[in-house]
Amino acid sequence: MKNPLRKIYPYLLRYKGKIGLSLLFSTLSILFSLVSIGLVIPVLQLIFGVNGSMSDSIAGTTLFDQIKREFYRQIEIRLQTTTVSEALLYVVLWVLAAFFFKNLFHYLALYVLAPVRNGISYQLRRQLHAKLLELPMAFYARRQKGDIISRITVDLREIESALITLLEMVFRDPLMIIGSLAVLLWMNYKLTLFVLLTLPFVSWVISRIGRTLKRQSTTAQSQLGSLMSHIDETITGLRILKAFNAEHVKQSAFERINDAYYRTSNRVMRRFDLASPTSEMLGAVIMAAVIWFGGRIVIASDQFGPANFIAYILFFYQMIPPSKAISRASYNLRKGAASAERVLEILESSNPITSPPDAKVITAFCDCIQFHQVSFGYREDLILRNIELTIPRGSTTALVGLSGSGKTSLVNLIPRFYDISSGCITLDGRDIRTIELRSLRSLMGIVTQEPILFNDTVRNNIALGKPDASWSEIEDAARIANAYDFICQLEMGFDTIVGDMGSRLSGGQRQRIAIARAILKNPPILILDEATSALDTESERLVQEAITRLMQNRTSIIIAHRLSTIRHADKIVVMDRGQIVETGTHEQLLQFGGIYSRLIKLQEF
Ligand SMILES: Nc1ncnc2c1ncn2[C@@H]1O[C@H](COP(=O)(O)OP(=O)(O)OP(=O)(O)O)[C@@H](O)[C@H]1O
Repeated sequence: MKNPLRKIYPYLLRYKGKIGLSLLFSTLSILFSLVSIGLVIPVLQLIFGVNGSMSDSIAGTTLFDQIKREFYRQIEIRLQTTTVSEALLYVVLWVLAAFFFKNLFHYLALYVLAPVRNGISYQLRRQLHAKLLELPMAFYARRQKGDIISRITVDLREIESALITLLEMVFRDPLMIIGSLAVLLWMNYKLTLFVLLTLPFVSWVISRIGRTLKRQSTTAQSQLGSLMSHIDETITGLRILKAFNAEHVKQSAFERINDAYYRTSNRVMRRFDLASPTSEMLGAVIMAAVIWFGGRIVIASDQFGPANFIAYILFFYQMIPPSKAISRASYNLRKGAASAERVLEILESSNPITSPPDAKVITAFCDCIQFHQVSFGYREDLILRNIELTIPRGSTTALVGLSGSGKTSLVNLIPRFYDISSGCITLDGRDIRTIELRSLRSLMGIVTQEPILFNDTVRNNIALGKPDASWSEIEDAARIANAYDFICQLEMGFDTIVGDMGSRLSGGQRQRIAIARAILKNPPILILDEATSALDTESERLVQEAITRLMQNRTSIIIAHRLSTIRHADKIVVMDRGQIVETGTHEQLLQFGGIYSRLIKLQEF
């Protein structure tokens, strides 16, 4: 399978300039790093004592040789005019300067890379959030909330670190290795060729260790997702858990997931941690071989000399950290690939509920909504079968039926929260799948059973569907929804933050804000899922009054739980196991003596 990280690479393109600059700084840093070690040779030679002219011993004609010869000549001039210790000070100051520039450029390379690092997560986070808003409801039915959150947080961090590792691995580390190798070859090619022969063996060992890491890492990430979902559920349902003394049920379920995550994380971490010691050990083995092999060369020839040999070892040592980093990088990349797969699964999920290119933008609802032989299922099995229904403009249609009979599923089809399996739903004679989706939804207002409020101000919650509404429009909507008085009594009035899901408000207050929201949007079609939770009489009266006002001059589709509220509906549709079994007015259905009249009798007692 192709590495999923490949699809993330294009995100780096936006930062070409910065990456290039960072590469330039890295190159300079590497150059100074090599120079700083090269400068150690004269230090050592001064300490060991110089035999003859240092500059004359350099025979080569390359630019590198010329610079070196000139530098040695400067030392010799100082040796002739001053003491050895002053010549030493001269060299040491050069060493210090080289180290300073090495580190300065290293920091600058990281400095320009910071916005690249954070920018990748930034872009992906933005796209993921937009995608989450776009994806259809069906996408969420199959997934855990915590798992999605962990993909946006933890997995993004893994991708970020993998990509940065990649940048270092592709540019900086190889450059360091190549630079050091070039110097090593220049210093002693025989010894260096011997070192090069060992490299394929080293990379084989490293890739073997990394092989299972990606699989284990995927498991760990999805376990972390379950963990987050669990915590989310615990906090949401805390009241019930406490009331039922069921804390231990949740705790032991949590411990099971936590244990599994702990064990997988241990395995991942152990594999990951194996990278560094393995490569260090391999480095040490090669180093030992170099010392053994090279030591004999030094003994055999007096050309190479002890100072050069020590410098050779230092140059060689320079290669170990980047080689270690490369081996570590291969693990990081595997972890990153596992995370990229999880993130791409969201980004690449297709959304079947979209408008076709030639979709019609509608601005008004004139005639009726019709269901023609509509069948629907969330999966293979059908939940709704052969639905035939006409909802004329300006009418009130009530859906009744036992719990699970399919009422909510039916109304969810009108704003295309789900698409039907067969048949057709039309609005003014036009298949709703050919209508531009936003314009279709803009005709509808929805008040759900459990009002959905966001952790924002009362004002912004009301203005959700009409963000450009004026203050007076918002206040008027609140007045019509019987919400104005209680809002004014809140600590900060319309600017009060309502808490997570509106937790700082009572059930009735939440409902009235949701109604005010629908009133402000002023849609021609209203879908109302009547609240089942009982409110106290006064609150109930205020909510009911608000609903009656909301329904005025609109086409309303109500899912009714309390039959007393829908007696005056133009049409009552009785559903049973996914089918429409009776339709008519209250009086007609009572006379018919079917399910509706039985339900009425049940509610009277
Ligand atoms: N997201 C979903 N995924 C799969 N099945 C679902 C989903 N939502 C509902 N169902 C199933 O569809 C059937 C109809 O559910 P629906 O919510 O439409 O009934 P309802 O009449 O509105 O019930 P209630 O009055 O209790 O709200 C039920 O059997 C339910 O299990």
